[in-house]
Amino acid sequence: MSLPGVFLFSHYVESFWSTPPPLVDWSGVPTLVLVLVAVVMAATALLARSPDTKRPTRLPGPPALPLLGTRWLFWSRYKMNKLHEAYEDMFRRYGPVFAETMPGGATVVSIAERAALEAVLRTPARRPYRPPTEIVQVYRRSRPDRYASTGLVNEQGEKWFHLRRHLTSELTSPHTMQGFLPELNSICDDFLNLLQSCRRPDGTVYGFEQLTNRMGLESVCGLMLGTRLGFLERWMSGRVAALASAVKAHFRAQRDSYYGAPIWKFAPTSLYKTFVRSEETIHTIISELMDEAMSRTAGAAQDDGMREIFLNILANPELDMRDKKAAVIDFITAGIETLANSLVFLLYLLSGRPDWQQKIRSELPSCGELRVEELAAASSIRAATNEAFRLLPTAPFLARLLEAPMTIAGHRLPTGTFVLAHTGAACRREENFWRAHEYLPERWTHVREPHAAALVAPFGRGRRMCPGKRFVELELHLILAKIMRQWRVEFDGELDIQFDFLLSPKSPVSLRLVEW
Ligand code: HEM
Repeated sequence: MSLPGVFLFSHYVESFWSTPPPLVDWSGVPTLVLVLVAVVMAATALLARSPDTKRPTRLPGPPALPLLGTRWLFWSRYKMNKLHEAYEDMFRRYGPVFAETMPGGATVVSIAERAALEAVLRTPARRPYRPPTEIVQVYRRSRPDRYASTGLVNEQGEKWFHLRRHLTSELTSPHTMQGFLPELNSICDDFLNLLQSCRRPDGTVYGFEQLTNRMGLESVCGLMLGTRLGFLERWMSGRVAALASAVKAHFRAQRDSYYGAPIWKFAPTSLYKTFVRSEETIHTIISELMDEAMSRTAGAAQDDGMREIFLNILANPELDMRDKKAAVIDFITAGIETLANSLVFLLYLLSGRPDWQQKIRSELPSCGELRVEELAAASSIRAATNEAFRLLPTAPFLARLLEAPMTIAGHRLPTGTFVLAHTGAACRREENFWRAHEYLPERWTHVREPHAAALVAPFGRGRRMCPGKRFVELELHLILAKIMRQWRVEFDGELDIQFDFLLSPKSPVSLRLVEW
């Protein structure tokens, strides 16, 4: 209650009991006054409340059921592995800004409108709050023997800032990437050899996505652990296969824990057990790989560009050993599928543009190691990858909690509102891009309006942006260049895409690599 409210109320009560009985019957008046005072007090209290606690003004959105909120939609009308289509449908039904209700009653606001997205993503937060994945948080907090925190991806505030500062500076530095380029060239060559050995006589490669996954594993582990691990050898070891399938299960369990019934929060359901198994498999295998990498590093020269990141993380006295291990795990799990899916999407989209493939080839030297300057000079490569990220990003939306109240599309959203910024959906809207649904790399070399380039955010925005961006761009450009020098890519029909917490190609994917 506000101070004037308390004062008024106590003054009234005191005078009511101390005054003698009136000559006239005023008996109805005290009640009336009491009601009026109560109204004034309630209004004063409401106005005095901090704006942070106000709920968003009523936004359009699907109808919410008691206890279940709007989650029932994902168990009836929509399929969980087609969530991207579910959101497209909801944007059609409710417009570019709508609200869902979580089972606990909290509101999640989805945005695909340009001005609103730009406002949310431009906010210059020092410690941006990205809602953590609860199942990871719950599990890691239950294992203090293994985890000192919930890790860089899920941590918040000062703890996140500390991890980010000590874990990512090497990864984001152009110098580190320059040093890693010779090794990356050799990893890409091994990937091409693997593709060659898996090609049928007509050029078809079955299960292409599994090979890109192995490429993701080899390059991200190489980058993080500073050593080659043999994921690109023709016959994959059991350990490699186990790690790859644990990473897939890990993402799927996160998706199901978020969009499915939240029973795992109250009992160890099979979903929770699957998640724990995948986390433990990943932890065990990566711990072994780290130990092997450490013993190899101990006997080797220390000036190799490839070992820089790993050694610096290991040597950092500011970090708990458990955080170092969790960081390597998080980097590897965050990097493998994202990279592999992006490569499949890129080649699939390019298969519809043989002319652009020819253009890429014409901009490259015909043989030899590729240097950064040669890649930078091939503008068609950058255009092809930018356009693939615009049309088919593996991370189609970004999650944030608003750090200040914001008015979006005429609706006031209070601090703390959970927002899903659907950059992927916004990039496919005609008001934001010319012929928005088509794969047109030329839009990046000769701009045609509308062209809302700022909406293309495959690696996120602001201080929580993906620290792997520089590495991924270098790697995708390099692989694409090497593939285009050797083959043209063909694909029959349409790629089936599903939502595994990331957009992923439905396996198995077959495409043809045909000699020029
Ligand atoms: C095509 C590949 C990749 C894509 C599309 C991608 C995309 C993303 C996105 C969208 C985010 C969230 C950013 C935000 O909230 O603003 C993110 C975060 C992150 N990514 Fe990536 N990523 C990729 C590869 C990688 C690689 C290779 C690594 C590690 C070597 C990595 C490590 C991380 C980490 C640690 C975070 C959490 C950062 C933080 O919260 O501070 N990612 N990534």
